[in-house]
Amino acid sequence: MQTLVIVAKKDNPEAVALASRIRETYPHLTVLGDRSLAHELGWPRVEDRELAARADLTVVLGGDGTLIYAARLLGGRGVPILGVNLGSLGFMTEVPVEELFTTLEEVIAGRFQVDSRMKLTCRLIRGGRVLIEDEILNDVVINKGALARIADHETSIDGVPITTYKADGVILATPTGSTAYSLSAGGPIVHPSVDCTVLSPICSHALTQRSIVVPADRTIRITLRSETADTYLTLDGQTGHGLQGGDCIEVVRSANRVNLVRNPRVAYFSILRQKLHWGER
Ligand SMILES: NC(=O)c1ccc[n+]([C@@H]2O[C@H](COP(=O)([O-])OP(=O)(O)OC[C@H]3O[C@@H](n4cnc5c(N)ncnc54)[C@H](O)[C@@H]3O)[C@@H](O)[C@H]2O)c1
Ligand SMILES: Nc1ncnc2c1ncn2[C@@H]1O[C@H](COP(=O)(O)OP(=O)(O)OP(=O)(O)O)[C@@H](O)[C@H]1O
Repeated sequence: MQTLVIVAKKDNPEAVALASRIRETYPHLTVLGDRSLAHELGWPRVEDRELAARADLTVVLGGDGTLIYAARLLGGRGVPILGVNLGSLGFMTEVPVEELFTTLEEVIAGRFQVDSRMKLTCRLIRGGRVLIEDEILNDVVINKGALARIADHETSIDGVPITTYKADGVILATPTGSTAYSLSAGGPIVHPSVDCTVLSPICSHALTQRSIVVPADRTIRITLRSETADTYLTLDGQTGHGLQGGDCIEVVRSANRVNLVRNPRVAYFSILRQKLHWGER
């Protein structure tokens, strides 16, 4: 391991201080920071693309949002990501701050396992042209603005019509994202070792239209059938795009995955028990 890239939660002094300590502790490693961290600490500024190309390990100091940001920033190489929780929930940032340095020692020595998480590739197709193509760790959300009318979402799997959701929107979640927005919309919790896509309508007009779990190798297409001026596509809660009637959102499993460094002291279900307040065993 030569190059460690730190992505720190923006405007968070604890994250900045920890990043600085990491660099002091490992002088034999090249330690680089994301754009805002490098600016904060006066480290050399390295372009995102170069960070993505050089990283052997990424350390995320922040919450789930920072981890999603890091996964998007570092793209497709599957570089291990060690998530240290400075946020409120920490579903994906498994390592508490107190265990940061003991865990880093193990990881730098090569003694670690990763949890390989599926990603989705999402395309926004308008008039037969791909306007946007992006990779997703959590979810693809089609949603309406506050005053927009309920929309028709014509949905197919591998070209076979499923239904037209008359709903506020539709969420397409990965197993990782199943515990985020999709769960709030009534979707199932999917263990991250299962590869699938969860299709969840948001406030569907028809009460019988529930979440569907779709095998990961299928292509899901949703075409907006209403002329809505106020409907949006949100990717991982990070980027938003305005949608028009006739737009098609296509989702398939990505060839790339996100490799999260596992905290050997924490099991997936213990995270759920704690974060979802299920009580003791
Ligand atoms: N009503 C809702 O539940 C709702 C609404 C909008 C967005 N979201 C979620 O927020 C995500 C983006 O997260 P953010 O932190 O950048 O935005 P944010 O700061 O608005 O956080 C939303 C919350 O979702 C949690 N979260 C994020 N990913 C999660 C996951 N995989 N499992 C469990 N909880 C998770 C975060 O810890 C945070 O508490 C989106 O992908 C979407 O799923 C949820
Ligand atoms: N280094 C960064 N550069 C740019 N944007 C960032 C950076 N770190 C975090 N963000 C953005 O800030 C948002 C908030 O971060 P994050 O979700 O980690 O904090 P939090 O809300 O305290 O934690 P949690 O999501 O666990 O509640 C993220 O959605 C992300 O888009």
